[in-house]
This record gives sequence, structure tokens and C-alpha cells, in this order.
Amino acid sequence: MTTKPPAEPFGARLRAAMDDRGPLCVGIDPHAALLESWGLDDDVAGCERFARTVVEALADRVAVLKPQSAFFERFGSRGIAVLERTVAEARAAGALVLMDAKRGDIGSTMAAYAATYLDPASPLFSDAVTVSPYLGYGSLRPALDLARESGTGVFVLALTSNPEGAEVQHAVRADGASVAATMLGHLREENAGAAPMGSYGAVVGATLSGSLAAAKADLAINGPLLAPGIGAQGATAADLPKVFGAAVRDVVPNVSRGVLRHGPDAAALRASAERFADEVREAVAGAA
Ligand SMILES: O=c1ccn([C@@H]2O[C@H](COP(=O)(O)O)[C@@H](O)[C@H]2O)c(=O)[nH]1
Repeated sequence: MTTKPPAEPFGARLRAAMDDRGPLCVGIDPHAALLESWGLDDDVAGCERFARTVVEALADRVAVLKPQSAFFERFGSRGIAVLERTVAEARAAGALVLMDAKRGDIGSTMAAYAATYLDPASPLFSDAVTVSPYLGYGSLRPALDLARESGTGVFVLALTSNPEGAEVQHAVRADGASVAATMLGHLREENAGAAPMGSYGAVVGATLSGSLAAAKADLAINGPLLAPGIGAQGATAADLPKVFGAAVRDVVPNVSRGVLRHGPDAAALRASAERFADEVREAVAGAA
């Protein structure tokens, strides 16, 4: 299956969606516990019903849907087939799809990961993908280049929402820059001159109040900042201005379990996403 490549770069498409729908990103994470609480079996059929329900409830109203690949992969090839259909249906219904796959490898293998998510000929073609720079930022080049070519985006892990991330991300290089600040610096260069916003984003947890200063991280990268951690991980929309300061307008706040726990009723899922969206709008407006 070949999808028509998007006419505009991801950064421009994302900014337009954020302006039109608000910046909220809702996760599609078919956890076993959520399937159970929705009255579904923890199998591939349950996974498909779950994902389709989220897409039908939210793809026409939130800016971004973020399937967490791991929860589909656990069902093997049939789970991946469900993921393919989920991505296609979400995109067809109007949401941008950010595939949370956190891939990272040596460049030659990275090229295959890039083709999987960012080549319009792939059945898993998505608007953007998350990647891990643990093999060095340069190893991500095939994904960065293919994203430019195919009008898609790449989100690089910089300061993750989990407390364990600090031991790697706050580590300081010989020149005094933290690893996180180094990644943000690379992304700033990648996005230089792009308008209204570059297509190369960073993942920066909404849970990080207090620890950004420790990483001496400058979040002004002229690109989107995916902020997971709201809801189940304890952060709230009100934390966003504290964590992101002037960069708060570039933040794409992610909520997964915080919304998904309200299913399977579509109206309840929509109401929950709307509540989070309102809280985000209020927090961002208050930061003006
Ligand atoms: O730093 C990171 C990067 C990614 N994630 C992912 O986001 C969602 C969060 O789910 P919640 O249910 O809202 O906690 C999940 O898919 C993670 O893998 C993250 O949490 N932190």
C-alpha cells in the first residue's frame, strides 16, 4: 500500500492542527488492565476493538493520536496488522498519527526503521515517529533525512518523563553540556529557519518540574515538544508553564491512561479528552 505523501512538512501540519484543535495528544495504549476494565479480552480482537473505539471517539477532534507500538507488538504479526489499520483509520479521520516506537540503532539499521514509519509506501506510514538517540544523534540521520523528504516528523527522546532517565540524560559531557541539552541543540540546528515550526521534536516529560534546570536545557528548538506524563504519571496541565516556560506554546501534551480509563463509552472518552484540552488551554493562556 502506498499512501500519498503529505503536501506540507510535518511541523506546518502540526502547528495548523494545534491551532485548529488545540495541542492535546491522546495515546492509544491497549494495556492488559485497560482491556479488562473495558470488558474486553486481552487478545488481538480486544486490542482491535480498543484501538478502533479510541479512533472513532477522538480522531476527528484531537490534534494527535499516539499509538504505543509495544502494546500492539505483544500480539505478534496480528497485533501489527491491527496497528496498521489503526494508523490508517486515524489518519483518514483527520488526526495526525505519532507512532511511539522509540527506535534507535546504527545508521544502516536505522534506515530500515525510518522506512517502516516514514516511507509513504509502508503499511505503517505515520505522520511522525519517536526515536531514541542512545546510539548517538548522528545515527538517527536516515530518519531525519527521510522525514524531510516525506513531509513527516521525528521526536527525539531528550528528557523523558520517568525518573530513571536522569542518569543518562543529565550526564555532563567534557564540554559541560548535558546529554539532554546536546540533543536539544541538534534539534535546534535541524529546525533552523523552518516556519511556522520545524518538523523535528523533542520528548520532554511534563513530570520534570525542578529538574530541567539541572540539565541546563534550552527548550527553544523551533520545533514541537512532546510532553508525556500528564494523568497517570502524576503531572497536570497546570505544571506545563512551570516546566516549559516560554516554550509552552510549542508543547504537545500527551495523556494516555488518564483518558483511556474512561472508556469504552465514546462520549466519556470525548468528555475526558475535552477536560484535559480545557485544562491545557487554561494553563497555556495563563502563561501569556
Ligand atoms: O518520556 C516518555 C516518553 C514516552 N512515554 C509514553 O507516553 C505514554 C504515557 O502514558 P500515560 O498512560 O499517560 O502515562 C506511554 O505510551 C509511554 O510509553 C512516556 O510516558 N514518557
